[in-house]
Amino acid sequence: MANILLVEDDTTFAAILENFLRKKGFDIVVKYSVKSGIEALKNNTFHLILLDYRLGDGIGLDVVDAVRAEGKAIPSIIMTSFNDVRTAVKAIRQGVFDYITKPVNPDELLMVVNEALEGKSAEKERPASKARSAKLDTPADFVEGTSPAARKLHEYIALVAPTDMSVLIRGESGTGKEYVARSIHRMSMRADMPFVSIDCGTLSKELASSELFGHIKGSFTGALNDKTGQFVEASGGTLFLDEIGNLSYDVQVKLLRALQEKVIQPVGANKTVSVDVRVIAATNEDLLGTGKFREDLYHRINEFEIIVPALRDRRSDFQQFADFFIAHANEELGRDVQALSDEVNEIFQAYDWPGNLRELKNVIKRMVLLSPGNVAEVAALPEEMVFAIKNQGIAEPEPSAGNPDLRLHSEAHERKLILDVLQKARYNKSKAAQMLNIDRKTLYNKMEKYGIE
Ligand SMILES: Nc1ncnc2c1ncn2[C@@H]1O[C@H](COP(=O)(O)OP(=O)(O)OP(=O)(O)O)[C@@H](O)[C@H]1O
Repeated sequence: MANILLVEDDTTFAAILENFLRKKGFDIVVKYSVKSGIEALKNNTFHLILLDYRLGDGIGLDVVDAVRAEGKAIPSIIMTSFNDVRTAVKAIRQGVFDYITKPVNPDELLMVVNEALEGKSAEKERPASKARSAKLDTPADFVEGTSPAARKLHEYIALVAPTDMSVLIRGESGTGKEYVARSIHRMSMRADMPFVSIDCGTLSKELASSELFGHIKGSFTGALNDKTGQFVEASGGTLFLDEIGNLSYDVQVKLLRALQEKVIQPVGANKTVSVDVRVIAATNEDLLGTGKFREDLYHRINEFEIIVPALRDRRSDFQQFADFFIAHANEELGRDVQALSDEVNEIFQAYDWPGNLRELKNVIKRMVLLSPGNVAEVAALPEEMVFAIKNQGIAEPEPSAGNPDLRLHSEAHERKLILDVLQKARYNKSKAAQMLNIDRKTLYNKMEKYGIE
């Protein structure tokens, strides 16, 4: 039976989750702070960690870091408020399995927990799986898009793929950088050789060298056997280094040597090994701007640069992506959602999708899971997303500073305050009224007056 560590500082919510998961047959250990969560890790074996994003003495990611520092690999799920989605999406790059937004929907939680335990990461069901393309009645493998940005992207992919150049793929989190790397590999002369993907964000400092270049038995504590590194695993093929900015300085030096001289030296070995590997790297930061990335390595990696557009910059591809993710979610969850309601479409259009394709995929999967019928309604969207969008579009124009009308100024201020408090109260109107020190009826009247939905 799977053993889950839950770290959540809201005791009531923690008790509800504990109860729910126990009923579903899981063993749960509940901790209320980062410190006690890390402590619990030392004395127990967990199969999964469920973390609140904001905790009293830190953030959930601190626990993830501690797990990694111990060289353990336990999948973790972050529970976050909708306002932290941007950060949560980033967290995935730091080794978090998935995130779900609060208020947590039990069915969604169960789905993500089971996926994490099965090791079935969204990231593992890669678009280009050959088995899928063989079946005619299954949804397409990926979306290419027809927007000008998509056309340019695919033009560049086709251009660089057959060469042996190193490629640096840049783009915001979740835009499909790994998909681009796989496309390049698939269209290259190395297509029949391995494609090995490493997320440098999840490598611990101590183990990164051995992971990439291998090690010799006994070269450090814990090196019980010889280990083949990923460079050798990728021989003849392509090595994809995601989030390359996370590699430490000394690993960068070794990587530069591997690229320049085409040799690697396993940790503890006194001989070098020749390697024939094409390296494709990805990042969502300005590598040179961080001051932590070697310039010589940067230029070596960046023989060709591809920038993957953000979802908001390829709006005309949006519908295709939405249809694609709906079809996949239907297939996976046994649902039959055929369309999104007009209201959902409007919200999707107004939203800026900071987590890009990954966020769209997650939001759609949640909607499909929660939609019993053919049309996905707004009720299946995260409440705070609906709230944020509905109220951003109808913001009352702030009276200009030169306008002395005191009533207009105080109304604009009041409206903003109500919106902020509603958001803080996670949309719970009784709680918001309490925080504002007015009764519910007055709050409703004011919401109506200011067009807050
Ligand atoms: N062209 C595409 N068609 C369909 N799905 C896609 C496409 N590109 C990416 N995806 C899906 O979007 C999600 C994010 O893609 P991917 O992991 O490649 O992004 P990324 O930019 O590498 O993210 P990160 O910056 O977090 O590493 C994945 O679930 C992937 O399957």
